[in-house]
Amino acid sequence: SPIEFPGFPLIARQDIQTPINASLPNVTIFATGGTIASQGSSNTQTVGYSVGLGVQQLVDAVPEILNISNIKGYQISNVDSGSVNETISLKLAHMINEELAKDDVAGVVITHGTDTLEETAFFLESTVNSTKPVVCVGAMRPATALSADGPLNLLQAVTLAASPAGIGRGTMITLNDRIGSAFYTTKNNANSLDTFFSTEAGQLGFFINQVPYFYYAPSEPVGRVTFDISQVQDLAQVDILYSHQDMNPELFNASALLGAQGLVFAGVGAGGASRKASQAMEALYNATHIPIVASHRSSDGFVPSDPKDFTIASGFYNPQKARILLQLALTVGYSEEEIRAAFAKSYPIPA
Ligand SMILES: NC(=O)C[C@H](N)C(=O)O
Repeated sequence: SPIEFPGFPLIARQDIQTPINASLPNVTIFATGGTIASQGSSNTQTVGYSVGLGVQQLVDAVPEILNISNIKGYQISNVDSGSVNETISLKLAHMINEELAKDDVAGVVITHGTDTLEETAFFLESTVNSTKPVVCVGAMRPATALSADGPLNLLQAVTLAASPAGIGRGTMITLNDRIGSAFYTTKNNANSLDTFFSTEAGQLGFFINQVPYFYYAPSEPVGRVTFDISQVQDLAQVDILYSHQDMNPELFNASALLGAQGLVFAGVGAGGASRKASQAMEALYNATHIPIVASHRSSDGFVPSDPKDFTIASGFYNPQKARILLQLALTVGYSEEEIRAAFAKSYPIPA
C-alpha cells in the first residue's frame, strides 16, 4: 500500500480501479486537480471556474481510455496547481516510484493544473527512478466548457503511458497533441489551449490520430541530475526573487530572515540585477554563504557561468525549475561546489 506521511492534509482518497482486461497494459493515474478537474456554471464559462471533479469522473468522461489500458486511480489532492506544495510533490514521487517498480504497471499519468505543472513535472524528472513513461497532463478549458480539451488530453496521456514508445524518455508533459520534455517545457500563455508550445529544446513528438510519434529515439536531457528522495519528507526552503527596475534590495535579506536556505533570482536579461540589488545579494552571500542562483525572467534563455561570480548560473533552468533543483540539492546535503556543478552539468563551461 502507498507510503503515508504524517500531516498529509489532503482530501479523502477516491481510489478507482476499472475492470481488468488481461490483454491490456495497466496505467495508474494520480489526480491532483487543476482545470482538467474543474467545473464552471455554464458551458461558456472559461475563467473563474472551480476544481471539483474526482479521478473517477475524469476517467468516466473518456470511456475510450478503457480500450487502451486498465486504469487504477489515486486522488492525491484536488487543488489548483498554485496550491500544489512539497507535501504533494513528495507524495507523488514516493507513490510513483512504488508504482513503477511493479512489473505489471506500464506507466503513470499525473493530472495537474497547468499553472505549475512544469514544476511538478521537473520534480518528478529529478526524483523518479524508472525508465517507464511518466506523463503529466492538464487542460486549459474546464470539463464543463464547450470543446473542453481535458478528455482528449487525458486519452493521449494514458495512450502514451501505456506505450512502449514512451519508455526511456524521462518525465513528459502532453497537451494539445504535443509531447514535451519535462526538463525544458514551460507554460507560455496564461490562457491559450496551446500553452505548452515548444521551447527550443522541449518538443519530443506529437499525436496523430491519438498515436504518439516521436521525432527522436529515447534520450535523456544532457546534465539531468537525479536524487534519491526515498527517505525525504521535507524540502529545503528556497525563494524566488524577481528582478525589475528599482528592485527593493532589502528583499534578499528579508528572504533569508524568513528562513530561505537558498535563493533564486529571476534576473533581467541573462541573470542581471541593478547595482543596488547586486550589492545586497553579495553582502548577504558574504554574511551567510547561502547559495544564490541567477536565472532569467524572460520565458526562455540561458544564464552563462562566471567562475569569478559568487552567484551560481542557472544555465538552462528557468527560475521555477532552478528552485526545485536547488531545493533537492540542499535537502540531500550538497556542498556549494556540488550545487554549482549540478547546475553546470546542463551546459558546457567556457574554457
Ligand atoms: N489550466 C489550468 O489548469 C489552470 C489552473 N488554475 C491550475 O490549476 O493550474
